[in-house]
Amino acid sequence: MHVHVNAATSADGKLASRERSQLRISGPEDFDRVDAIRAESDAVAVGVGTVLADDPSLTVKDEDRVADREGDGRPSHPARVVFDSRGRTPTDAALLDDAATTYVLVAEAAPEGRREAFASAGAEVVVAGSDRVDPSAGLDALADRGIDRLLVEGGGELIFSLFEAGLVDELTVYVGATVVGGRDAPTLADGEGFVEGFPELSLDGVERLDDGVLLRWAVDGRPADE
Ligand SMILES: NC(=O)C1=CN([C@@H]2O[C@H](COP(=O)(O)OP(=O)(O)OC[C@H]3O[C@@H](n4cnc5c(N)ncnc54)[C@H](O)[C@@H]3O)[C@@H](O)[C@H]2O)C=CC1
Ligand SMILES: Nc1nc(O)c(N)c(N[C@@H]2O[C@H](COP(=O)(O)O)[C@@H](O)[C@H]2O)n1
Repeated sequence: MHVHVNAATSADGKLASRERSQLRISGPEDFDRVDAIRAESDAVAVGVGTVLADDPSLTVKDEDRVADREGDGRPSHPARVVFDSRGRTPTDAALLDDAATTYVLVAEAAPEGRREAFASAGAEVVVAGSDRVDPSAGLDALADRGIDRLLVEGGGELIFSLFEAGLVDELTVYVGATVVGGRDAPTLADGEGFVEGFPELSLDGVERLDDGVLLRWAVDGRPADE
């Protein structure tokens, strides 16, 4: 599986303000670029923190791209994936609608009632890990379901955890022309943070988009994309 992490940060590396409500850092050119990556992906993943903050739909917005997918015999939209150890996704969350398949990755610790609620809402519940969703087991389960290209949009807890598990192949970061600040504001990679064994990146491209800059990185030591 090819794992592509994409997110937008402020010039000081924040994904959102300390209030964690959705912040539009990208401009129209960058949102269109992300829409194109979604259209090429088999699934789009977020952590439950992002679901609670943003209530995203994670669908492809451009109708021509949707039509192209359908013409290729693919589902209209990529599948949605939520990393949700304890089953905190609200059952009226936008990504539980019937626009696309949704996988809710939970840990064994997730209450049975929550798992049943997701199944009733039409999602497929996948148990991966005991106390917290185990990223490797979760991605293996997605690969078993035919997911070869996974786009991860955030947030910072999930992104760190995927880097920590050595699962990220490609990183694109749009750095927008704003400063957010705040020690409690989420950053691109939160979690415990590294003190050694820092992932090393190779710069693949730099591009001006809107009033910001897009940085493309390959993650060293990962197999070449097939
Ligand atoms: N600017 C951007 O491009 C984006 C910004 N955001 C922002 O990020 C913020 C949310 O980020 P976070 O609070 O970091 O939440 P997050 O979206 O990374 O979710 C973290 C939660 O996911 C669950 N989880 C399950 N398995 C996990 C695992 N293996 N590793 C990590 N988490 C796991 C845990 O309950 C954890 O609390 C929001 O403010 C949102 O608006 C989110 C996506 C993109
Ligand atoms: N690329 C990008 N730039 C920003 O400025 C953003 N705020 C985000 N947020 C991500 O997009 C999701 C919303 O998706 P829908 O429009 O609901 O399909 C949001 O949850 C973040 O993952 N991304």
